[in-house]
Amino acid sequence: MVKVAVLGAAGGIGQPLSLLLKLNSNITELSLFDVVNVPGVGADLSHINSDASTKTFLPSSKEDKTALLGALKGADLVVIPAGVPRKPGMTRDDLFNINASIIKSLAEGIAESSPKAFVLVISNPVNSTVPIVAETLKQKGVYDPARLFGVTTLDIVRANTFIAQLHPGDSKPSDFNVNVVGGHSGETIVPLYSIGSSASFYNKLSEEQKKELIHRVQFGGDEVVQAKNGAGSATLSMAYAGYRLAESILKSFTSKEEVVENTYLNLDASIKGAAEAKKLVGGLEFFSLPVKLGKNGIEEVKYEILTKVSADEEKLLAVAKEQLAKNIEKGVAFGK
Ligand SMILES: NC(=O)c1ccc[n+]([C@@H]2O[C@H](COP(=O)([O-])OP(=O)(O)OC[C@H]3O[C@@H](n4cnc5c(N)ncnc54)[C@H](O)[C@@H]3O)[C@@H](O)[C@H]2O)c1
Ligand SMILES: O=C(O)C[C@H](O)C(=O)O
Repeated sequence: MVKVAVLGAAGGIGQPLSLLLKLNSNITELSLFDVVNVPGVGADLSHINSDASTKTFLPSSKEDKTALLGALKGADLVVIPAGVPRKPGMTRDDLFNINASIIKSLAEGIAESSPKAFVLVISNPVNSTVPIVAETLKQKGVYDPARLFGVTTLDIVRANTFIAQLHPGDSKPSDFNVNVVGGHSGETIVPLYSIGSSASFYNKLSEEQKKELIHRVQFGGDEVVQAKNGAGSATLSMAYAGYRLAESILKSFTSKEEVVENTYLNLDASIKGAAEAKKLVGGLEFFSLPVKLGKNGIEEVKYEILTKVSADEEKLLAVAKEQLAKNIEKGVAFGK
């Protein structure tokens, strides 16, 4: 029995993400929460003849907490795409004022109703919203850092697609699983193309092409925000990316093979490899890195990758660390 709750299920990401989750045969119950429109989304999904049951939860007023608590009750995994998206000209940090309070109130609900759930945070700015969830759960005495995941998978999905586009004929996007580390906004996003199977393709590029490729991964979100022209940011590619992480987590419960994904995590010393990672990232409390997944959540941080970076990537990491420190501090302060 696996119950998954989606908070913000009627939104641009929430709807396609809920569709993908409805199709996953490991999920027995899909719980859909939003402050608008969610009964319609649930009715629609409920006609699909896959086995997960669907229930919807819509609060009757701003003060009504029972809908959220009901949606979360007994959830094993909670995915959060609730909040406002960017418009052209905005940074993700510009979303902080609105999304921080939304995330905090949802985290309070999780603490009360599903304190053992794995929590996947999609809402921006991820660099700060994940620390907010951590602080909120700490205050409620239910925090387990191994169960908190900032969703940075879209950066990897983009990194794979964009390098393949530079080598048409020689490669396809699905050939790659580029490591992208750091955070999830602009220069905090650091693709490590020089490591692993992408290296030989990356090394064939000119210096100019390398720079453009890295910039495209770092600012890929802007391409979608501009193309949507005021109607929001990435939703379909994000639903795919969020689903990929959720699917891997669920798969890791029973898989005999190691399941590894990147996530923006709290480098808490209770997680294997986190203390080593924290030293390598200058003491930052949160950072996106590859992690080994298992039934208790994040079982190990694969920090070794940080010892293999090129001199150019080291420079990108220095910039990322400086910006991340501020984003983390802002989230922690708000969470407290
Ligand atoms: N992590 C990533 O890689 C990534 C990628 C794309 C978008 N995002 C972020 O995801 C968030 C959602 O984007 P979207 O395009 O789906 O936006 P959207 O506006 O289409 O949908 C957001 C949904 O959240 C709901 N919502 C608002 N307040 C809520 C609350 N208190 N409880 C429950 N639901 C609430 C809204 O009613 C809406 O249905 C944004 O913050 C966006 O920046 C993150
Ligand atoms: O760009 C955004 O604001 C949404 C998301 O973080 C993305 O990377 O597409």
